[in-house]
Amino acid sequence: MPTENLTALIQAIPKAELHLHIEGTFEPELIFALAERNNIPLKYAGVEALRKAYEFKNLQEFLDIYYQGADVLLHEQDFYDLTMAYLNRCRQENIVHTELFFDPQTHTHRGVALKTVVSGIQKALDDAREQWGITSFLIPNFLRHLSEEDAISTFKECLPFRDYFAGFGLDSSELGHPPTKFERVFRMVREEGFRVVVHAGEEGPAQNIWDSLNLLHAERIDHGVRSIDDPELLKELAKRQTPLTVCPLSNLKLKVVDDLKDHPLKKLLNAGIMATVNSDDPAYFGGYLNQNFRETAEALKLSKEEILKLAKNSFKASFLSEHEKERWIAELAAF
Ligand code: HPA
Ligand SMILES: [Zn+2]
Repeated sequence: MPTENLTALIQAIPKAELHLHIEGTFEPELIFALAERNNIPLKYAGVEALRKAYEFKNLQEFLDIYYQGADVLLHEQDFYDLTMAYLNRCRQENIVHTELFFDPQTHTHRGVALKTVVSGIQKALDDAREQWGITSFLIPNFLRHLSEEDAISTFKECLPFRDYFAGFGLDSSELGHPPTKFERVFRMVREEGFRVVVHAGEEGPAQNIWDSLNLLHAERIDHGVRSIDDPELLKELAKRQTPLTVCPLSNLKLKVVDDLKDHPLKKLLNAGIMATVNSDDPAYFGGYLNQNFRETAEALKLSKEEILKLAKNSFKASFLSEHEKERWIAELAAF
């Protein structure tokens, strides 16, 4: 497909985003504006110097800088502004539904109350729904580099806000912190009736995906690209139709793949897997959702049908009701 047509198609089709960390949408300009508003000194001279630091050799190098950025978020208004900036982006990119992650521990461990975080994010989500019809779910993630006890106490802290949350997830450093470490907390999550999503098979081995499915009962795997190493796992994922929320530009920036041309997305689709495209931490990885679609479509020479399939999968894999899923899938049929 010619590039202009591809760009126009990607822009025009309704899409859902299912793997997006709200703290990862924090653009350097907003980091500096909020640092000034909150009187917090930053160790970078300015926006350009901060952007220049975004060269990562692996996930951990990214996480170290990403948690620093979040340090300037203090007040409800800060969380509102951060979330609203992303939702504006959704409006521009025709993202009609989004399921956002946030990391409660990143904030509560700095002394910011969970209520401040949740109220700020939720007010922005409510405003975007009212003003632009964008629907959303919020999914707290536990930080896997911290202990399971910490995850359990965080989960208990979240329960008074339970109506705001669709499910719980697991993120941060995958190497050295396998899913087996979090069996108890995810049993509690399920017993309280929440959905389960888990980051697995990003840097870690395919075994982490098996364990997320079988021990944590994950309904969706975030990333999951290392499944490409394990033919039995590919068969199982295809059989169960377990969605993978794939993030191509994230994988490139964190050197999970050396070149987008080597990205396994197309092979995953060909293996019958319910893969979706997402932006993960777009302020850090060089592109929001449509750019992920565009660059991947070009590098892997995706067809129009494959692009439409990815958009369709984004709704199928979402936590929307069957009725809402069908409504969007019917709209996609017009393209
Ligand atoms: O892609 C990710 N992986 C693990 N932890 C994260 N926290 C934000 N983004 C990520
Ligand atoms: Zn992620």
